[in-house]
Amino acid sequence: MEKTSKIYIAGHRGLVGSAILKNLKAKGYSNFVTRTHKELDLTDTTAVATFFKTEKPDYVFLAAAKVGGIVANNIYRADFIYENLSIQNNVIHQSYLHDVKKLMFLGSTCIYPKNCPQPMKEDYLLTDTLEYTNEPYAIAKIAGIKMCESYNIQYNTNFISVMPTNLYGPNDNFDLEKSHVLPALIRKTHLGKALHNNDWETLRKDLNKMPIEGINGASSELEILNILEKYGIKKENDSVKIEVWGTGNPMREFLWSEDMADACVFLMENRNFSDCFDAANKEIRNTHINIGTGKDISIKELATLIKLIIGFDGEFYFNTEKPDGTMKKLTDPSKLHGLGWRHKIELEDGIKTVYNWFIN
Ligand SMILES: NC(=O)C1=CN([C@@H]2O[C@H](COP(=O)(O)OP(=O)(O)OC[C@H]3O[C@@H](n4cnc5c(N)ncnc54)[C@H](OP(=O)(O)O)[C@@H]3O)[C@@H](O)[C@H]2O)C=CC1
Ligand SMILES: C[C@H]1O[C@H](OP(=O)(O)OP(=O)(O)OC[C@H]2O[C@@H](n3cnc4c(=O)[nH]c(N)nc43)[C@H](O)[C@@H]2O)[C@@H](O)[C@@H](O)C1=O
Repeated sequence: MEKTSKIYIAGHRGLVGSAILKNLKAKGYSNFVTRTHKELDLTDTTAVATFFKTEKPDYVFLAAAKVGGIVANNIYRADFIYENLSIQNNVIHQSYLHDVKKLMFLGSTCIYPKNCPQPMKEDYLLTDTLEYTNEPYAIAKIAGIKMCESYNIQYNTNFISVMPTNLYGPNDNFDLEKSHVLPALIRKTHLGKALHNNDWETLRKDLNKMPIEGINGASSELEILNILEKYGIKKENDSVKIEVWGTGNPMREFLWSEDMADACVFLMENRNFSDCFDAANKEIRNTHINIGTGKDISIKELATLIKLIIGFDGEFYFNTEKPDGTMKKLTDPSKLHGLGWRHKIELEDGIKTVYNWFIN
């Protein structure tokens, strides 16, 4: 990529897209095209075609997607498969039609089988059954990888795919129902601490600033207590208890979003689809690259770490009516390490930074 190349970042306000934009700016890139969801609905084929015809970007980071935690994926199954397939079909196909020099497709490690050997190598794709809770989302992501590979093979395009582990950082979604575990536990623990301290001002500020769907803020103490109880945050005998979904036993790997963005820019600068060609191999597949740290932690340990960082004096309880999902999904990042990139931010530092961002 030249510093003046025209770069389209789809999803530039999201967790990853915003970090990619920041990273590119810091590296001296200056020519960006961006559209919010409201300005350009990427599921609208005609609108996406017009956009590419008008803007003709040189490079594309496809970081726009319908994204959510385990429960959102499980409930809104149709939306997750329909919207993600539509977004990626439109953006990848128009990138081919308008001679985009390189595109990066962002998938997810949920593409790997539920009971995948650990750590998960790129070659384990499509070797067994997927995890049920996010099967529709995973199928869309697998289609994205195969679409990039197929266009590269048939049309000689240069579309590369990356499979990030669970991500967290500034601009994450902190919704208590639809978000991923790390932002959800940060917000719940923050609210639990405020409840423990009878800090109604902090509780009111949080619930009014980030209203929960269907609830138009909260003013009286009773209203606040009712909302908190709905999300499993309650006071019993002077002690505050916070709900953690599932058994707390699943293991998850977390990567700081700005490290993720750095890896994306690194690969966009240094990796081409042609690197995957091997004269002896007539079947080109599994050309995607895992992005992770190679380290994981149980949800129980994660909750304890967040409790220590935030300084919460209460307890967690485990609601086993909620799904655990995959019990372990640790990436094998050796392919990425072999190319010369490693993550920098460790989990404890990342949680401290994002908590600071969240309260400010
Ligand atoms: N977060 C995570 O833990 C993980 C994320 N990923 C993948 O990384 C990528 C980025 O995820 P993340 O940053 O977390 O997601 P976010 O939800 O934070 O951001 C998604 C972005 O997509 C845009 N968007 C969504 N739907 C549409 C649409 N129909 N038309 C136009 N824009 C749309 C949103 O636009 P607007 O801001 O205008 O609403 C938003 O900017 C996704 O592909 C996701 O699947 C993979 C693994 C883990
Ligand atoms: C990134 C990845 O994210 C999704 O998969 P997931 O890793 O299972 O997502 P999660 O972060 O929501 O949960 C991780 C674990 O944590 C537990 N858990 C406890 N308490 C809360 C809680 O309060 N909220 C949430 N969300 N989870 C909780 C939860 O029960 C689960 O055991 C995919 O659907 C897909 O989108 C994808 O690719």
